[in-house]
Amino acid sequence: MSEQQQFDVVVIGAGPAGYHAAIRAAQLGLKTACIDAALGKDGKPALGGTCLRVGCIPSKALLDSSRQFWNMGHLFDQHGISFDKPAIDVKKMVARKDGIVKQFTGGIAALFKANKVTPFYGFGQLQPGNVVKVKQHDGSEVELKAANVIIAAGSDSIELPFAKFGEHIIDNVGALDLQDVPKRLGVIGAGVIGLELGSVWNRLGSQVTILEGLPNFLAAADAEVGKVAAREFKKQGLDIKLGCKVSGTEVKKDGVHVAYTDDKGAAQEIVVDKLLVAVGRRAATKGLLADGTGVQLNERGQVVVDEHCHTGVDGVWAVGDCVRGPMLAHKGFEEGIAVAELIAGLPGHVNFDTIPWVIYTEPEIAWVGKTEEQLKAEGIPYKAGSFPFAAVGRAVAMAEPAGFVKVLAHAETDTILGMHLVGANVSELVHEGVLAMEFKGSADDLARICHAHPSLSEAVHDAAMAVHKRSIHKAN
Ligand SMILES: Cc1cc2nc3c(=O)[nH]c(=O)nc-3n(C[C@H](O)[C@H](O)[C@H](O)COP(=O)(O)OP(=O)(O)OC[C@H]3O[C@@H](n4cnc5c(N)ncnc54)[C@H](O)[C@@H]3O)c2cc1C
Ligand SMILES: NC(=O)c1ccc[n+]([C@@H]2O[C@H](COP(=O)([O-])OP(=O)(O)OC[C@H]3O[C@@H](n4cnc5c(N)ncnc54)[C@H](O)[C@@H]3O)[C@@H](O)[C@H]2O)c1
Repeated sequence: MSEQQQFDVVVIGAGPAGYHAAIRAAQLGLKTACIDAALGKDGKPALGGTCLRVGCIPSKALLDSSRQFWNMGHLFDQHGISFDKPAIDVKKMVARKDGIVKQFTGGIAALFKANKVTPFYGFGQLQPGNVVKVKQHDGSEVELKAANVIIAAGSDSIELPFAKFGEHIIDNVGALDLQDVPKRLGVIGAGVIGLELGSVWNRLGSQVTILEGLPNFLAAADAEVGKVAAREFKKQGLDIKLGCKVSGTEVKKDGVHVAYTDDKGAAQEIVVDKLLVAVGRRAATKGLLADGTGVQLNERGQVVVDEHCHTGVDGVWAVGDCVRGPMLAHKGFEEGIAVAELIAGLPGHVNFDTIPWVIYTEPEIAWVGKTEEQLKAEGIPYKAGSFPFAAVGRAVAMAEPAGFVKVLAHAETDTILGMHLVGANVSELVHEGVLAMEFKGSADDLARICHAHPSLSEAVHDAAMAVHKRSIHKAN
């Protein structure tokens, strides 16, 4: 019989959703524990989940390193800067990324300490009656009982049956840890991971081929944004093949042979040194629930919850990647906080209509709200105003004129329904749209707000003005 400890709240998983839930619950005076099974590269427990260990943060570190390298070869000359041939020390670049990961995963441990969240390191399984059994890394077991359990188990990469992960066929974990630039990199899936990590290695000199199953590029994004992004990626040398059905892989002496049928139905093959499989992620709920908990999983393995992240079982909640909705760290942040506040009797709430999306490629892609295609399909009358960065002084001064901002507003009420951006630093600019939509702002409101000159945000301003055909810096 293992020892039992009592808490007000027990959180399973210390990724973005779980650590936000745990810290907020503790801030609200609830005695809180948080369990995480993950180990870092050094074999020691590492908090922070996919995001901090092998996701958002390490990918952005490598995106930034590779961007600096790419700019040396492709942008500096325009500024009149010359130097001997640029060189990259991949091991040093990856070590810098590892240092950042260590700093941030260690930061969560420090935040737990400061907020009096008790960490448990091991695998947690929910038992009936709001008890969580933890199999700790040293082999010992402990039982935690709580009035409220928050499941925040996150997600894992999907493995294709004909492309088993190994030394040459890798997922995000492997692609963030390559010690040399592969001469040829194949990617299955032109989604967010495929584009971001494909960009990293392309910028460093890999010949990158991306095989995408769907006939449309970036089907979730606004079609115009997808078109501009595809054009820019092509210029950078990313070879994106759409409408491909990959049927098999074989690791041979000369590389990984990837067999696929192209968009015309013809059998094709590519041979690559590494193959990154990035075809989506699935909820990490295997082994999470003992028999008889009453918590339901759907056909995709996600924990079934209502709009308040409640599972329907008294005192059991679930948040983040392991439930419905976009698999984004900030969506998990908001759900974690909302659930902690609901448990404490406060009005916790997440607005799913204003969750921003960002793809950290070059140019960056970002959006919030509905696309033109969605508005048309839903029969919602709208007006669109757009403005190109090529007409924004700051973007041209930075030598980054690609892309545009588009504002979509209701044709009758003028309420902003969506904002779509592709260009430099749009990961920051999209928040003008988020804020305006949260406050139920109109295109006219945005058009009447003073924006600093010269700044990239002027594209947002002019796009809002263009909704009513009164853009100053372009013909309406
Ligand atoms: C390469 C990559 C780049 C990404 N970049 C971005 C980005 O730029 N922006 C963005 O918003 N999102 C990004 N994401 C997605 C983001 O990482 C996830 O949406 C986010 O991490 C989900 O948070 P979570 O807390 O739900 O789950 P996770 O981060 O997956 O954390 C879950 C944690 O729970 C632990 N766990 C699971 N089951 C148990 C158990 N039974 N017992 C104990 N512990 C358990 C796991 O070990 C893990 O540490 C990226 C993902 C990847 C793979
Ligand atoms: N910047 C960010 O916010 C960020 C970055 C990385 C990851 N993420 C999150 O991680 C999740 C997973 O990323 P991802 O890129 O693996 O998934 P994704 O859903 O973004 O993209 C997967 C792509 O693979 C394609 N695909 C699926 N099966 C295929 C097959 N058999 N053959 C060819 N193509 C196939 C899909 O059509 C899709 O385009 C994302 O949905 C996102 O939520 C976010």
